Amino acid sequence: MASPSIPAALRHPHAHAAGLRLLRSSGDPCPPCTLPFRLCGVPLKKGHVYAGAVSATRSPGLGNAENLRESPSLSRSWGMNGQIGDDHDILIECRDVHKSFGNKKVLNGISFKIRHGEAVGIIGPSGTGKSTVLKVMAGLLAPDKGDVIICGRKRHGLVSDEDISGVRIGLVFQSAALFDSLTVRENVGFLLYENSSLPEERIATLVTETLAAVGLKGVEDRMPSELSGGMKKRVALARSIIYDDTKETIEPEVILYDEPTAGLDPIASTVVEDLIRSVHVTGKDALGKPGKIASYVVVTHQHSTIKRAVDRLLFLHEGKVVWEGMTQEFTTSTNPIVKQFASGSLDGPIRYF
Ligand SMILES: Nc1ncnc2c1ncn2[C@@H]1O[C@H](COP(=O)(O)OP(=O)(O)OP(=O)(O)O)[C@@H](O)[C@H]1O
Repeated sequence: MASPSIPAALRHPHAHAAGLRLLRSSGDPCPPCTLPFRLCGVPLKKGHVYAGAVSATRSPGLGNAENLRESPSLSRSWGMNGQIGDDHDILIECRDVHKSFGNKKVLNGISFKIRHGEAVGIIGPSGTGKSTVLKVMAGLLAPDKGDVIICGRKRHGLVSDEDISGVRIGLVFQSAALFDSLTVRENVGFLLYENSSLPEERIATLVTETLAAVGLKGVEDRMPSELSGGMKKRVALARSIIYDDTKETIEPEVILYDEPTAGLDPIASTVVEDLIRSVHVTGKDALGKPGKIASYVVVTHQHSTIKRAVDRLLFLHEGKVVWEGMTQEFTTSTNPIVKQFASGSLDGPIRYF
């Protein structure tokens, strides 16, 4: 397999400062925020969560304990359907999280837990804070107030090199957020090219295998502009699930998908929904291997995605979780907000104007 060509002369200055090999132009999206590098001003560090990839974190208890401290009140909690849940299986918890942009209050005391093995959907009216909550969970935005607790430890501020959480968190952006000036191979292998010592031939093999796992073959040398919207989403998915298979400790991984089926036709949506299921630990990928994603969270407006890709739902309204339940309970809920949303009625407590 030919190794990818990475023209060193075209390195982006920010990327160079961050030790990155692949970014080529100031128009490339900054991994943490997806703005072009020249606009964002966010210093990028290795291990930072980036579009469709994961934060490189280490096992609990290793490294700098300043960033993450034990949450003393985490001992037992109420789990799904009112059962008492052991807190040892909580991977991510948002506790009374608030976030404003200027005067606009977006998250208004949001609380929920994501447990090991869960497939959770976040739904709710437009502008209610769904994407914001994903970014807070991923550590790309810091809450103004409240706690984000990762594997029992509070995260302070943004995710960074020093973060130690014991869980890897990947965020697949709505727009797929591929680097336009990189090939598919370079996009999918981005994290490994930058953060692993794997030889390029091995990375190329992993890229090919991972692309096959999401149902794509022979596209490694294409540029993102040569792909359809559905293919871009699958490339972004591949980028989020590729990993260094020589690492001894594989932490549980949580993938956060922001509207993965938005803009896709019904059949392409089904393909992506099934892929999301298939990379979960309980499923099998397109190569028949067991999935390796411990849990995932999907923000979506699509009924098919709600029904096909997730088991439990959190309903956000005005920056709070106003209802949660299993997917099959959604259409029969008597909650007036949920009823209005499920039926698409203009009458009810949700007002757009
Ligand atoms: N970086 C930001 N700066 C300023 N305002 C922001 C920023 N990010 C989000 N907002 C605002 O916060 C509100 C919530 O945005 P968010 O994208 O989280 O909503 P959403 O529920 O995902 O919406 P949709 O379903 O339409 O995608 C919106 O009014 C949005 O304009």
